[in-house]
Amino acid sequence: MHPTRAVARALKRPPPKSPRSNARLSNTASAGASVSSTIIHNHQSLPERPERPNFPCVDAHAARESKIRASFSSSSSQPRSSRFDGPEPPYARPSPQSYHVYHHKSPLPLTYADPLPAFDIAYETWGTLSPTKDNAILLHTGLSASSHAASTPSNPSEGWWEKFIGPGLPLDTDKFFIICTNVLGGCYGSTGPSSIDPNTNQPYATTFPVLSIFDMVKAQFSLLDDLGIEKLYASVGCSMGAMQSLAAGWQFPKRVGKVVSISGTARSSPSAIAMRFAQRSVLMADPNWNNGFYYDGLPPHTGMKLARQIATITYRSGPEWDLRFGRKVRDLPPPLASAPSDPQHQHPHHHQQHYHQGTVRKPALCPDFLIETYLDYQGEQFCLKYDANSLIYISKAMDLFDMTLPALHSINLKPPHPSPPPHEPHSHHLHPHPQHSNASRLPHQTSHSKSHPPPVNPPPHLPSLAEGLAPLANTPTLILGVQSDILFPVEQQREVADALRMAGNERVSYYELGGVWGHDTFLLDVQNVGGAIRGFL
Ligand SMILES: CC(=O)SCCNC(=O)CCNC(=O)[C@H](O)C(C)(C)COP(=O)(O)OP(=O)(O)OC[C@H]1O[C@@H](n2cnc3c(N)ncnc32)[C@H](O)[C@@H]1OP(=O)(O)O
Repeated sequence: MHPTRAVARALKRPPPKSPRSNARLSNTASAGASVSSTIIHNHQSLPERPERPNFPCVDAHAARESKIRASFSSSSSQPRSSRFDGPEPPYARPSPQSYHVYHHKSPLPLTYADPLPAFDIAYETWGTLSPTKDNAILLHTGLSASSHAASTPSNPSEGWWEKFIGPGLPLDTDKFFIICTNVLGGCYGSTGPSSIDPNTNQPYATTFPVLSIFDMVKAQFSLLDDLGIEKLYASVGCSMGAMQSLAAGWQFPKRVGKVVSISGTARSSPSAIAMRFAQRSVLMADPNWNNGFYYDGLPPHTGMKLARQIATITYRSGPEWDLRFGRKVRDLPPPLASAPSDPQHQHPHHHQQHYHQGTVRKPALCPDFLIETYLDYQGEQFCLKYDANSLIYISKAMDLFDMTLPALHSINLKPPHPSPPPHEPHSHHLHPHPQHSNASRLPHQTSHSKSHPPPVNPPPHLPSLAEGLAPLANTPTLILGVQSDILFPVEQQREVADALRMAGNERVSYYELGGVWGHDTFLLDVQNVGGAIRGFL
């Protein structure tokens, strides 16, 4: 590019037209001075530039940044732990009083790193442990949830599975003793990157070891040991919790009576890894992330907000957003005087049509469509509630999860022997047969257990997944998926069910739900998800 043009472009000015000035500029020795004089000359001849536009979303973000900075610096005299000991979701507001903490004093061997010298696991319980301790259900959370799955006397705020846990509910506290933990690596009371490393008395930050799903489960079983629970009635989990649930049944086949895996997988897919990678990338590109060492300053809230926006896209579905938001935009001006009684104007699409015909609604570059304001809001809500490093570590653990036999061998995991086959028919009074349960009458159910057709085009890894899942061959297992889930699609649910059957498991219950809620169906569809669980348990 001609040097004059380059400089002019950099200064956002048109290049000089005078051949004389071009000639002068070709003399490199005097180029700098000549460029300035030429530009000053051109500037004087140009009309005033219009004022730069304002962007309310950018201003709001800057204002929020200053507010967060002020709140963090005003609390800088407090010990770090009281400023950032797990940002709190509004539904949980955890505090050391509202959950129990199990402290494990001896080292925990890890899959990818040296043992963790000691660790804490935060947990909450619902229901009563039977005298024989045979009615415990371990509930595993999704990526970012706390142990607060349902309200408790010490924390009456709603939990993330409030409608699933309680007397007569799918996880029936009249029968079962439910235990939910904050996962190892998390930030709601369990040891994670924001916890203090006893060796340095500083937060671990990114010196925290990379974790596997298997490590998380091992930590949970240390808690069970401490509670004297030898065998779980069931291991139940959704999303990442479903991975843990399978891993629990796999690692401890004799200690897990039944496995429930909802919207999970036994082998993270490249597309799910891609979506999580994009989240980690925006997070790690936030200068406040500072290689993970941000606990003394401002957390990477912008990266967290953007990561949550991406995550939210994977948690719901396009069809839901079509129904929920359509192409509606926010802050529609009031209907025109000539049209208030026109019923068409009560519908947002018709508003748009109207403005195309009359006054054109000025599009905004800031969030304008309701789907944009929704994502913006979701990101905003989340960005200070969860520790960024926890998100990175746990999301990585999900990527690494692969129960095909070669992958298990590659991390030196030897499949244990399956539990002995259960007696038929089931004798326990808590075991209604799935086919006679509520779940078998679910409106969206498309396939079930033995009626599930064999795969037409099985994925090439299916045989090695079946070999890997062999320890679960005798464990009754419920696999439930949702057709609109783009994060853990139904193909993955089918492959887990198929692999378990190939491994010889004759007690696989399989449900596939319709509906538009995507991956978050497990949080929203109490009737169908809850019905399937109730029937299976
Ligand atoms: C990968 C894993 O392992 S697990 C991943 C699991 N998924 C998640 O973590 C997502 C968690 N999702 C949630 O917590 C949701 O709030 C749910 C599922 C509990 C409830 O979902 P919904 O009832 O559909 O509510 P949703 O959160 O989508 O929207 C409601 C909120 O958005 C706001 N909102 C809705 N539409 C808009 C919009 N167009 N613009 C701005 N805000 C909006 C509402 O005002 C409401 O705000 P409030 O929560 O402050 O009252």
